[in-house]
Amino acid sequence: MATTQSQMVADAYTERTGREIELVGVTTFGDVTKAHLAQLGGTGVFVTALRDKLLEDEIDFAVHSLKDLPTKQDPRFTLAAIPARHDHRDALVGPHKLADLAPGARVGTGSPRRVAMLSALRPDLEYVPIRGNADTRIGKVTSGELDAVVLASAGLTRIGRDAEVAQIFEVEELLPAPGQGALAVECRSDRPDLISFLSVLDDPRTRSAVTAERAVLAGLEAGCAAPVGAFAADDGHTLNLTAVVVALDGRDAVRKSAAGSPSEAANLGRLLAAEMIAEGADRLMGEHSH
Ligand SMILES: NCc1[nH]cc(CCC(=O)O)c1CC(=O)O
Repeated sequence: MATTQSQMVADAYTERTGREIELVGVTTFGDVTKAHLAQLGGTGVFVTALRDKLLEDEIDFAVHSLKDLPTKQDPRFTLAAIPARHDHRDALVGPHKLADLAPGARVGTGSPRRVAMLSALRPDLEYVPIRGNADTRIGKVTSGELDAVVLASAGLTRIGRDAEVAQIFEVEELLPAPGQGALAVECRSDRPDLISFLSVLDDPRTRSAVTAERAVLAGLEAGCAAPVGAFAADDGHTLNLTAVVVALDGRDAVRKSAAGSPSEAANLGRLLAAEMIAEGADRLMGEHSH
């Protein structure tokens, strides 16, 4: 997935600038650890190794999945481009749709957000924590160990496994993780030449949308392991944002929407987070908040 998405950015860059790019593969802690990401929290397990390579000057820029990027800013790095987002939604992989799974069916996902929201839809299913790359996860369905797994639709498309998708969840059913489906092109802040070159890849509407989504996460002081969903869309005039915090058992939730100017994306997200906290979002996040 990482190679494909980096190649996509490299191709777009070459097409726009005529400059060739050499891909450098970097294995991150998130790729190799067997620990559950929910326990590791928002420590940037997919990000740190790439940032180290930037600091060592071994690479000029890095391509991340935006949703893996911690919301805490590091002044040494600049998000030089956020390309146009791919599908933001979550997908169910397996032979049946969620409504058609038998009671007690085993659904694999390591994400507290997905467990919480799926539990609201189907409290009678068993949610099984899993890890490993997408192919490994889908393999557990093929082998019969699980009845279905939930993965980001964008990632499935990147690895060419769309055909096994039974259902794509609309945001009304399952609100995606902040930044899901978007990529982040990051370089060192002391490279203004590169920042300016990379800016051709930036999609302003995606940038304002994910800025608002990430501001919700930051405002809630929540990490990627918190049961928080957020999705925003910028139509060029108005930014519409919806966010939710769900109790892990799916029985309680604080869900709110707001609209504002795309130029005020960060404020919109922060304000929505403050309203959600006032309505008890903190209490729902419990021990998963950080
Ligand atoms: N946490 C791992 C991760 N980071 C980004 C994606 C998918 C691609 C994306 O959201 O851009 C995934 C896998 C998944 O959630 O299915």
